Amino acid sequence: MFRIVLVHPEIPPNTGNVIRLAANTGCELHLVEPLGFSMDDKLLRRAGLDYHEYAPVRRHASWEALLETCQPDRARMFAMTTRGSRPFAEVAWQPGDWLVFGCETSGLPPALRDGHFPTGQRVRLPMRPEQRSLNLSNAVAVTVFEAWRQNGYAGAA
Ligand SMILES: C[S@@+](CC[C@H](N)C(=O)[O-])C[C@H]1O[C@@H](n2cnc3c(N)ncnc32)[C@H](O)[C@@H]1O
Repeated sequence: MFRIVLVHPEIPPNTGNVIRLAANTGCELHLVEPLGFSMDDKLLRRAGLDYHEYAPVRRHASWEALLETCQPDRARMFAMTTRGSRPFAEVAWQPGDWLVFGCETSGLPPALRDGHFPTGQRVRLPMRPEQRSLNLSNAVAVTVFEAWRQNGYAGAA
């Protein structure tokens, strides 16, 4: 089981897709406020709310609140960022790892990315040259499936 963290997500269908992905893959989902939508949003419900009961979704008032509440192993937290230098397939992902994603328009706040994650924990998905970024929910899906693949798809039917 992996932990997905979305920091300040803005677009309801992306978060809805991630709720559904979390349910399908057995991940825990953490949302760091402020969110760009209400959890009652129709688009969010359409994309993912049916899966809510199966995917634990925890909300945190801030990044600091998440750290305080969850007391994560900081060595196993990874910032997923287009500015990362470590290729994602080179990380030996472990159950319980924290996969931290930024918001759709601006990514992870630079102070959080650079202040809380050593270089080796800033991870990048490969892209063709000149491309800016992947869609948030696609980036989450690709990362979770690589991590899960490395762990033998534990828990899959
Ligand atoms: C739409 S992107 C954000 C775009 C933003 N302008 C940036 O450059 O970070 C939303 C999130 O998806 C993840 N993401 C997208 N493409 C990525 C990549 N190539 N490598 C790692 N993470 C990526 C990151 O967590 C990013 O914060």
